Amino acid sequence: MSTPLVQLDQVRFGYGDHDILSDLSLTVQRGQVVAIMGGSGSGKTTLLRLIGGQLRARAGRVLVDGADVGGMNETALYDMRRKLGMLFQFGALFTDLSVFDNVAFPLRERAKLPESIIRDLVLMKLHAVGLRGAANLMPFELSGGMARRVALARAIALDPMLMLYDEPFTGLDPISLATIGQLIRELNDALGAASIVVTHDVAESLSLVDYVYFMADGKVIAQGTPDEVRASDHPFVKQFINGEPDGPLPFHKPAAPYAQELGLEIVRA
Ligand SMILES: Nc1ncnc2c1ncn2[C@@H]1O[C@H](COP(=O)(O)OP(=O)(O)OP(=O)(O)O)[C@@H](O)[C@H]1O
Repeated sequence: MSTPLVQLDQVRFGYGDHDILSDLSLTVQRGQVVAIMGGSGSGKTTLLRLIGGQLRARAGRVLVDGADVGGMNETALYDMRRKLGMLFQFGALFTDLSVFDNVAFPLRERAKLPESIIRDLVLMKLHAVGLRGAANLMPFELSGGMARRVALARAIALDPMLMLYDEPFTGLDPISLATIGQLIRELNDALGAASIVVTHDVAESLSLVDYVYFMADGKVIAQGTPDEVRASDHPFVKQFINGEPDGPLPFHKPAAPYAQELGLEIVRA
């Protein structure tokens, strides 16, 4: 098999004294769309920031296209990020720029191209997300789903080899959600890229991805294709798939005994 596009090898990372990731290993091949699932605070966004080089691993290796992100200098990081596209839940559009200028922004900033070519590229990207007709609108004139699609067109402006999505479905109505899901798959395949999707949306992601990693306790605790995940007996995976509020992932964050915190005296008979 060819070199994976992304490989994490026994990665350890924490903020301050506390390790969030202790022994995280995973692989993403070219052409794949991979979902990352895990409880709140399990380190999914942190994982994306390690891949994007905003954070550096304390131990282990983060390889993108065979190069160690942790060892890159500023120039190498800049070049690597040029090949990444990111779509974050709160990755807002520039409110004072039109839809067209939002999508043109990375092209103008990172690629020295004549305006006529920028125009063709912007219209092509907007066409790909079905919004060529919205080129002249301002962000406040868009619905939430349309705004997410424009942000997606902006993220693919430079034809990335790797797309990183952080909760791309959050806050969308069911139709917009399905549209974004379909676009994630189609754009990945059209670009010949790979995509990593951090999501809580089990139903949508199982219908579109090739592989799923479940994270807990700082590492990957389960993984598989959507069919393997659906058939899994793993208690954590079952809790996720069935949307059960309590299970291996506890409903309650560990806390002092409730009665003690309320200042109640326990009187035993
Ligand atoms: N800049 C930071 N400084 C200190 N702690 C942080 C920082 N960013 C995140 N954390 C902590 O690291 C842990 C992992 O955060 P992260 O955002 O990666 O989790 P997540 O799995 O993406 O969570 P969610 O699904 O809730 O978005 C959390 O406990 C969070 O409070």
